[in-house]
Amino acid sequence: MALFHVRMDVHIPLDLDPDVRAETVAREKAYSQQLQRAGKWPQIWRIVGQYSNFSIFDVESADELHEILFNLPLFPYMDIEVTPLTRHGSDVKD
Ligand SMILES: O=C(O)C[C@H]1C=CC(=O)O1
Repeated sequence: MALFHVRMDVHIPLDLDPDVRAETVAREKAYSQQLQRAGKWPQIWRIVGQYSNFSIFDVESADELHEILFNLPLFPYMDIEVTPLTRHGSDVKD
């Protein structure tokens, strides 16, 4: 198991065809929700005031995360920053 913190900043071009935009955003939502239900994407938070999110991914490996991110329908329009996480030595949870 490997946990990653991911920031996604979305920059859809203003001149993208509105139908293509709507269809891509709908596919992104379905893809994201499928991964959330599967437990791979346990948290997603909107960053207030921005078309951006902070997410936590719970995956087997960096390779799996890369595959997930690379297949995001909005991937061509995103800047993505990935931070690997490990347990803090002071964490009281087991
Ligand atoms: O809206 C976003 O933050 C981008 C992306 C991530 C999940 C989703 O449904 O859209």
